[in-house]
Formats: sequence, structure tokens, C-alpha cells
Amino acid sequence: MVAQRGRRNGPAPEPERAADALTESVAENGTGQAGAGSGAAASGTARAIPEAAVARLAVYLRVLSAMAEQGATTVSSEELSAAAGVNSAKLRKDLSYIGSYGTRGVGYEVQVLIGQIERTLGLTRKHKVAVVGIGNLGHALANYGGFPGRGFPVEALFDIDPDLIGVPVGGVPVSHLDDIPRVCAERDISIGVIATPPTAAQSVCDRLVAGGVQCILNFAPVVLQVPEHVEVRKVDLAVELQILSFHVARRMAGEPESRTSDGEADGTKDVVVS
Ligand SMILES: NC(=O)c1ccc[n+]([C@@H]2O[C@H](COP(=O)([O-])OP(=O)(O)OC[C@H]3O[C@@H](n4cnc5c(N)ncnc54)[C@H](O)[C@@H]3O)[C@@H](O)[C@H]2O)c1
Repeated sequence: MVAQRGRRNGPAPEPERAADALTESVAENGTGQAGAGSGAAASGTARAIPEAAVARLAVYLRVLSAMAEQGATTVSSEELSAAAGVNSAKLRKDLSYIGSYGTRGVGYEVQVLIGQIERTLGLTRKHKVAVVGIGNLGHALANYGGFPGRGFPVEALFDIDPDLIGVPVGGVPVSHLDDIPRVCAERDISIGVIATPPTAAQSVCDRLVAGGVQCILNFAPVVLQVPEHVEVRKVDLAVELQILSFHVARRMAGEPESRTSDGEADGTKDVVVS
């Protein structure tokens, strides 16, 4: 996933919303590239957190939540790192960013660590999501049941196709593109997901911003221009496939492992390109 920086001038951020938003918890360096120690510290901590570490924190949270559901109260760094597919040195470093060092011989208290990661990721409140473009991808996103439980309820859907307007998808009726600003403002949508053709993405983005949306997840293969207070992340599965291809090519050539974007040797193949 790529943090994207196309900026337009715009109004100043609302501090309380900006501080809460998931994607604004990540480190920024103004170039779209993550780097160790760059940019803003995640909320609740004094240290900047590399964007790749933020992505791994989300993975640790998912693993810890599953462990908690199974009744675990403590977890060692070795157990957690194995379950998350990350080496334990990297895990300990990631958790040090949020001030969590564990107890020698005991490890980490699961619920305490969950709380710390949730606070760092701004997940102590729900972030309502709107999806725009209810085609193949939009349908899949709208129907996916895994978002609400992780604090991201899908509360609005938009499209331009008259055949879709008013039709419920995943229990939410599709509204018309023109209603984006009003509906997003009324429903307090904080994250907009763009799944339209690329030609439509910028105008959709402008409407989302007009509706007060401060975080955009963009699946369309286009760079969006946004005001300073709006955070954009771009998802491109082709890039992920190219990264896999890179690893296969390296392995076949017998060349050394790559380094992650936070500058660490990567023995885990969990490169996050940002
Ligand atoms: N990032 C990725 O990894 C990835 C993967 C698949 C698709 N995509 C991209 O996601 C987008 C959607 O792909 P898809 O396969 O679902 O396409 P699709 O054609 O099935 O769906 C697009 C939907 O957008 C709607 N739409 C068109 N113009 C609109 C507008 N102005 N406002 C609102 N809705 C509008 C259409 O009516 C349609 O329902 C494309 O840009 C595609 O390139 C990205």
C-alpha cells in the first residue's frame, strides 16, 4: 500500500479528528516514502513510528485479538512474532515504538498490548467508511463482513449507475454520486474508499473531501490531488505482485534479501512498500 502525497491548498485540519484517524497515525515524510524516524509520532507516543512498523502493529493487533478470544492473557515475543510472521527482534523494536517492552520471563500482557496498539492506531473510536463505485471491487468491499468488527463500519455506498441507486449491498443502500457531500457529512464518514474507474476518481475524491472525509483509500490507478489535511493511501495489487516477483527473482539468482522501508534486514518477506 502506498501513502500518496498530491496536495492542494485547503482548510486547516480539525485537530481531534485528525489525531484520531487511522492513516494519520502513521509517520509521514511528505514524499510518500516511509522512512525510519520520519514525520509525526503516532498519537499517544513521543516517538515517530516508521510506516512499515505501523502496518505491522495492525498485524500484531489482529493476532493478539485472536489470542485473547482463545483466552490467552500473556504472550511471549517469540509466540507473537511466530504468529505474526515477523522475526522477534523486529517485533520487539516495533513494540518499543509504543513504549511496550514486556516483562522478562513473562512476555506481554495481551489485553494491555491490545489497548496500547489500539490507542496508537487511533482505534479507540469507530471510523465510518463510505465506498464509492459499487462494481466488482466495491461489491466485494461492501459485502466484506470483516470491517465492522475491526472498527470500520461501512455506512454509505455511492455509484453513478441508475440501476444501482437504492439497491442495498451488504445491507446499505447505494446512494447517488451527487449525494456524497451531504450523506458523508450527515453520517460523519471519516474514511472514503474509491473503487471507481480512474477517470472518475478525482471528482469522487473532491466530493468526499467536500463531505468532510479526511482519509481516502484509493484503489483507482491514479494519483489524487487533495488538501493538506486529507490523507490518501493507494492500494495497488499489481505492485504487491511485482514485489513478490522481485523476491522470486532474487531467490533464483541467489542474491541477498532486501531491506524493508524502515531500513531493517528483511528475513520475513513482509515488505511494506509505502
Ligand atoms: N488497486 C487494486 O489492486 C485494484 C484491483 C482491482 C481493481 N482496481 C481498480 O478499482 C476500480 C474499480 O474496479 P472494478 O473492477 O470494480 O470496476 P467496475 O467497472 O466493476 O466498477 C466500477 C464502478 O464504478 C462506478 N462508477 C463509474 N463512474 C463513477 C462515478 N463518477 N461515481 C461513482 N461511481 C462511478 C460504475 O458504475 C461501477 O459500478 C478501477 O479503477 C480498477 O482499476 C484496483
